[in-house]
Amino acid sequence: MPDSAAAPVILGTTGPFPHGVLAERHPAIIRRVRDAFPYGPAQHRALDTLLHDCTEGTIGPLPGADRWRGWGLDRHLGQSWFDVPWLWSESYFYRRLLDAVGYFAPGPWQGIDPFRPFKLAELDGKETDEELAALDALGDDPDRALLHGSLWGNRADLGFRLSAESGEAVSALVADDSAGLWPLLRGGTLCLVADNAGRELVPDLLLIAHLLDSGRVADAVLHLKPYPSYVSDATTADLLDALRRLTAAPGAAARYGRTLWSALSDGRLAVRAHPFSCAPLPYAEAPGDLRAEWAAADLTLFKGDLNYRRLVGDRLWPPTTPFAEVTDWFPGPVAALRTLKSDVVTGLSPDTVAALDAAEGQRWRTAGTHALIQVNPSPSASA
Ligand SMILES: O=P(O)(O)OC[C@H]1O[C@](O)(CO)[C@@H](O)[C@@H]1O
Repeated sequence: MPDSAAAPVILGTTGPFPHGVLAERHPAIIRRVRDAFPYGPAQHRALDTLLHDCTEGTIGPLPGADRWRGWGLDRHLGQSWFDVPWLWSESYFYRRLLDAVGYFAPGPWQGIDPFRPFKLAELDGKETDEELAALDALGDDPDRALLHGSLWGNRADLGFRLSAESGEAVSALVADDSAGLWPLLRGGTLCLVADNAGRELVPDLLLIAHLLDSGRVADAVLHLKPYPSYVSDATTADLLDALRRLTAAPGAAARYGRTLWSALSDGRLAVRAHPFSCAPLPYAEAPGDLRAEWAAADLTLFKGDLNYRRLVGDRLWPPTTPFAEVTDWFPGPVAALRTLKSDVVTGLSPDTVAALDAAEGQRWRTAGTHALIQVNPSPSASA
């Protein structure tokens, strides 16, 4: 394993990016959620409290969320949100937001996703129509087209857009191990750990449908979140919305939709919503049942920035730290498809890092304009 002492865990105070997410993006998300529903006075008061706590307050209890006590809550109680691991603080913010709007409490707002209006607006948008229409002319390399569709779908991150930081030109991949990915898909099981709903989940589903149809995989397991988080993270309700969108579309999109529908019905596509998927912790701390699921797959594919942070550890790794080293703990072949939206990155060549730094300073790490495909076909823990 690499020397993690040389790579400090990212805190809210580590640099301008994590600090800005806690100090500016989270308050902006509270404002947007508040405006999106006719919440009652109790919810407005709870959102006021959250707004204060997340910028100036300390970490407080989460009544009824016993799992969080084992996930670090007992240790962090009373600390500033900025002084604990950034991954922990961000995840805690989304859990607190759900509490504030009554998502978990018995009553009329129970189970109402506060991010649903944003997710649906995106799913129903004309960009989605255009992306689905493009399926009718995929060209002579559908493997590559659908892999890249899934990769760049990760740009569609409502957390980013709600705080209006997107809109940059897209440039090339900073790492591309895709040649090592296809040999792992030899008719076995794919585990896909999804990230965002809407315009990311749709191309993820298209990729799964294509892999099932072409026989590259016999079956697939799709990991979703058990409750809404990080604004656009995909839940089972979002999967159903995406499937409805596909099956109602014209042309090839509907065919992919039918493949997915029947694969769900006959068990070739299974869906999971494991509690640890919303944990504020790196995946190296995952419980045994989740590890066993990954170990049983021929390839586990992690989508998106947050999953990348949790896979490699949310640390300021030197960017040339080999991806194979930081994923050596993983119990099976593993890959990451991600656009870069936070400071964490590994597996880059020294030349790539030097060129990016010279051209952009540190912005390439967080702007969502660069992407990577990384593969570790044989971590030691998979032996
Ligand atoms: O949707 P993605 O690709 O996981 O990106 C979400 C990213 O946005 C943030 O919430 C803010 O940058 C990160 O914490 C997270 O890694």
